[in-house]
Amino acid sequence: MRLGDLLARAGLASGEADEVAVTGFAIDHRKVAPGTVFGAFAGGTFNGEDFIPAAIEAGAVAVVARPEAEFAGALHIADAEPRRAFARLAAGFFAPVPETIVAVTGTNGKTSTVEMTRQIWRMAGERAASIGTLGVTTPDGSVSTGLTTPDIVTFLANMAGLAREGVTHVAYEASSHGLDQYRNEGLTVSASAFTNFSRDHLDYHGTMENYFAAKMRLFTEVVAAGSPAVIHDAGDGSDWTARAIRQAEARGLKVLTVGEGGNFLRLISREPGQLGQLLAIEHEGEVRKVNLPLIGAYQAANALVAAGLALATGVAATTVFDALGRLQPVRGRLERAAINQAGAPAYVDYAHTPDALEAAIAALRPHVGPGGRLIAVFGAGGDRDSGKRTEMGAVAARGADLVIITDDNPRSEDPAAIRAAIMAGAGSAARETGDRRAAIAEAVGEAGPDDIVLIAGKGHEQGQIFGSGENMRIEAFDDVEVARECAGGQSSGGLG
Ligand SMILES: CC(=O)N[C@H]1[C@@H](OP(=O)(O)OP(=O)(O)OC[C@H]2O[C@@H](n3ccc(=O)[nH]c3=O)[C@H](O)[C@@H]2O)O[C@H](CO)[C@@H](O)[C@@H]1O[C@H](C)C(=O)N[C@@H](C)C(=O)N[C@H](CCC(=O)O)C(=O)O
Ligand SMILES: Nc1ncnc2c1ncn2[C@@H]1O[C@H](COP(=O)(O)OP(=O)(O)OP(=O)(O)O)[C@@H](O)[C@H]1O
Ligand SMILES: N[C@H](CCC[C@H](N)C(=O)O)C(=O)O
Ligand SMILES: [Mg+2]
Repeated sequence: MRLGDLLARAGLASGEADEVAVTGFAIDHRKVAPGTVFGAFAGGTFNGEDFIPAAIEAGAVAVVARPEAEFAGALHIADAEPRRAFARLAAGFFAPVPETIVAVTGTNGKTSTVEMTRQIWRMAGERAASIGTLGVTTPDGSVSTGLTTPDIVTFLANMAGLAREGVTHVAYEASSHGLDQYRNEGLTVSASAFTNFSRDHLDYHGTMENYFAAKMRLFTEVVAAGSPAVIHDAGDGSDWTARAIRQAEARGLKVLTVGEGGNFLRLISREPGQLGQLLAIEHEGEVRKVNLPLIGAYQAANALVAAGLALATGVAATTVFDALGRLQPVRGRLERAAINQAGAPAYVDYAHTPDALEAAIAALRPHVGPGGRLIAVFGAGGDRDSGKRTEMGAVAARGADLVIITDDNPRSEDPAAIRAAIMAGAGSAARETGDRRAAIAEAVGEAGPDDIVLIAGKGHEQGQIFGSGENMRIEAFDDVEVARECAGGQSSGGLG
């Protein structure tokens, strides 16, 4: 492919680049081959500009870098925001891509929503895929990528690969890190969604304002002009929701609100049942009843956002509402992992923020038997937003009857210090058992017939991470498997 054509397509100045042949794109100098365009970005650990000479040595024909960067031997594609310029340029190379691509952002519920959107499309007969924390899920299976939003080259290559496999519809998860680092854009995003906004990732963004601004890039820059934006409105007067709506409107997007406060899909009522919930939803003046086979207000919220995206991308209303009644559980999200000898169920959930923990506890509360207890086991990740720990402790102490604080990916931090921060919020009634297996054994072991156990924080994760950098080690650990072992090897045998 000619560099001049790629530059013209991306709206970047071309000049002497016209005839240069491009064979690929890389942001890591170790992946540069002859004919590659190298993206040199300043990161949290390294400055990519330091690797420009090595990239040119390896055959880079052009380098996207800040105007200040100085080097010789390859074309300098200068841009004050090199990550964005690189994304636009690379997007021309990785083509074609699936024709319907939608993106989901928000603090909690992204993974669930992209997965549900994929399921609805599939039930509507489309070849659909999702990309996010659970990896890339296609009609043929699932492959893990490690990060929620992979780097831009992987992201675009995945999209082109999916198109080659015949996938026409993709829902992807746009994390705030990904948005801030221009890790997933450049291609046409024909609809988007915003689930909710609450505290997380302040280690990276510093302030809630910066964190929100990163999320809003989805609406203000990433999506196609005039495209539909599905926004969850819980009807609680949230200022963040109102601001998201204003930002989407200011860009000229077609705002579709869903939820208790929604006007596109209005949740009129929600009646929790044993294994699911009955929803009454108003759409275009008509009230539809849906038996959603998933528990918890938060799963209903995500299902509505997914339904909004499916409708916004042309699926017929009858098909969408029918599909909601047949949604499969999302891995590690209120997954019923086991039932102990006394008959108490243990649920595994990925709640790792104060708001999510509150939502997971609220989801299970109606299922606690009379006089029974909700027993919550959780920790908080090391090298991540430390301020959320005390808040998580407080939320659990308020909502659960027994709180057991344990470890969750301590990474480079002292696990005891992380637990102490959670304990500070949870109060003296909470217990502390560092070893996660022992903590789960304790909870599952003492749960009585009317109790419910919530094991939060790791969801689908398959390992416990200790240390960082060269000293990082991952020990195999699966909350679902451990809960089953502690319950005496019995699986739940039912819906989650
Ligand atoms: C804080 C963060 O998001 N870091 C990510 C980011 O790193 P960075 O840009 O700071 O990169 P860096 O390591 O400082 O290097 C700078 C540049 O030099 C290049 N380099 C570096 C070394 C070298 O030898 N040669 C070389 O060319 C790098 O490719 C990079 O372009 O870009 C890298 C490449 O895309 C990511 O691997 C890395 O994720 C790290 C591992 C990470 O843990 N990220 C987490 C926090 C994250 O992104 N999480 C969110 C989930 C959020 C959620 O779901 O709630 C996610 O989207 O996954
Ligand atoms: N709509 C929601 N409102 C509140 N909490 C939610 C909502 N959806 C999910 N959660 C909580 O957040 C957890 C993670 O859900 P999910 O994986 O779908 O979110 P995510 O946004 O992809 O998270 P991450 O940022 O880690 O990728 C769930 O297990 C649940 O506890
Ligand atoms: N994507 C989230 C996952 C957190 C899950 C929790 N188990 C942890 O390790 O903190 C993050 O990187 O903050
Ligand atoms: Mg996710």
